[in-house]
Amino acid sequence: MLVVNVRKQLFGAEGDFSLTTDLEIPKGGITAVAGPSGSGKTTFLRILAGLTSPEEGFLQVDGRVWFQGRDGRRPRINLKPQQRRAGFVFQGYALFPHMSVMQNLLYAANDRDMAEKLMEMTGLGNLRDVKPAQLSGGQKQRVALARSLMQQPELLLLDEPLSALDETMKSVLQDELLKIHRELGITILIVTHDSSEIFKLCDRVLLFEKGRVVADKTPRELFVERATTQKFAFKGEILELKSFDAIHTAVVAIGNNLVEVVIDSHERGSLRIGDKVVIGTKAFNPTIRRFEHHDFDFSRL
Ligand SMILES: Nc1ncnc2c1ncn2[C@@H]1O[C@H](COP(=O)(O)OP(=O)(O)OP(=O)(O)O)[C@@H](O)[C@H]1O
Repeated sequence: MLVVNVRKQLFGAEGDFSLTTDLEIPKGGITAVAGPSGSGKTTFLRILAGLTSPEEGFLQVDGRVWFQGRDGRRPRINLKPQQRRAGFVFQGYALFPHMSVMQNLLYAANDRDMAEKLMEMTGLGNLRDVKPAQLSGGQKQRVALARSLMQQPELLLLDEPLSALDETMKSVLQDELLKIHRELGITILIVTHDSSEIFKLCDRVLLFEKGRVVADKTPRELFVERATTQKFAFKGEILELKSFDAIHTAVVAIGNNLVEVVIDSHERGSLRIGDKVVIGTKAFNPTIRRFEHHDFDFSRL
């Protein structure tokens, strides 16, 4: 069990705010840390890793206190990062360029058996003597992941580890992460903005806004709160409304795609160009309705 009850003052671009958490995270799960840029996600992970100190609070992992602010006669405890058994993978790979894959792993912990095991698990077996410059992005990220596991952490902290990779490589590494999680039973926290990644990997999502956790739910609860018969629903924006005889259509931009949806005369009267709408299906036909406040807005991730 992870108990994170901390506070830290942050100096944001749009003014100061405080990162405040009061969380319990059970052992062995994969938790997504999501939220808009600047909401405190990286700082939250850095506090867990011991790379940033909170002003006050309490952080305990599996019964061991990692941080405790001074409070009355209670002494301050602040374990150094190397005392915390937390592995950390940042967005950049931060590998040592002059060292081979094997040497990069051994630098973290001088344990050749563990290095072999992790290289095997992450598909790096035949790249052990290769230097980072010769590796692809996905391979570098695998090395970073394997290296973060060398000290057998209890907690693995991943800060957008897959965001720079293409969709195919991302999917392969997500599968590897699930395999590692299954085999090592480690608790993982992963910063990600990718809803499909959250669905695939995580059993829980912490949604941060301005330093606070504004939602703490399963991916299903967060994204599909509105119970409907719709098989899918995408948020879009109306670019054009067309009428030809008695047929009306709306051209809707969904990401980089344009979709033309047939609408009825009532919708033709009420919808406007620029409206935010939700495209769904009913009996296999696309349907359109105005975006409402209780729809999950994926731009908040
Ligand atoms: N040690 C610190 N002391 C005070 N303020 C900080 C500290 N570290 C970061 N901040 C500020 O806190 C805010 C949140 O930063 P953070 O990197 O945690 O956000 P984030 O949610 O990870 O953003 P992004 O998704 O863009 O990476 C930023 O405005 C940053 O400047």
